[in-house]
Amino acid sequence: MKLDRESLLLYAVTDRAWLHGRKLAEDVEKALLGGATFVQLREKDASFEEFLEQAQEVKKVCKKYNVPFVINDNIEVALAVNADGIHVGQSDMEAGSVREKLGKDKIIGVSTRTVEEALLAQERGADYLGVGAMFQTSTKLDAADVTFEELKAICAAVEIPVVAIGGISNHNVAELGGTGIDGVAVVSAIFAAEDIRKATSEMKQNLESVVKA
Ligand SMILES: Cc1ncc(COP(=O)(O)OP(=O)(O)O)c(N)n1
Ligand SMILES: Cc1ncsc1CCOP(=O)(O)O
Repeated sequence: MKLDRESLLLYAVTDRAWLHGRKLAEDVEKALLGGATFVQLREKDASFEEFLEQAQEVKKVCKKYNVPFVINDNIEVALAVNADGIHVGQSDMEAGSVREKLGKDKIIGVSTRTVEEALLAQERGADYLGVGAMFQTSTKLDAADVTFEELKAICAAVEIPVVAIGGISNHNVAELGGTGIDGVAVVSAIFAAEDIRKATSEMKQNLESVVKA
């Protein structure tokens, strides 16, 4: 699947911490009904079998809504379920090696926090960049802040699309206007919400004035 820049507008990153007994695929479907345009399955503590099972279920629902589905970090799981791609961080495998393993048609996203990292990831074949944390987050405890100036500089330096991540909510998303981002990636603003569909659709509306503003 070739990456379409617009599909990064509202990027939902999963977190099973908020399920309260529901199935992840159910909550992902609510986000998709609310207008999420891209989904990443992020599992930090799952066994391979558990990760695989979640991936199969979430992939099915993403396919139903024709939304790209990528796996956080785990190439074996991405290959096993034939996901649309993978998202890797700076401490994971670099984009060039990921490309060799996944082939030219898969989407590769890379986390970057500086212009230097961003240019290198682009050169090595990344299809998009995730930049953050832009605001304080309790979802990723080891996340370090990125300034708005650095985000702007990254957007101006690369040709590939950029999504901002980290602590983004319906209350602060407007602050990202004018930075040059193509979209936002969110975990808790969607998956911790009482009404996931409503929170997603509000975020989608708020994004209209933010992206490329
Ligand atoms: C879209 C997007 N951007 C950044 C990240 C963070 O990735 P990483 O730095 O590898 O950290 P973990 O998610 O693995 O904790 C992301 N997942 N998605
Ligand atoms: C995965 C990740 N990478 C940088 S911050 C972050 C967590 C984003 O979660 P939230 O949207 O709940 O702040």
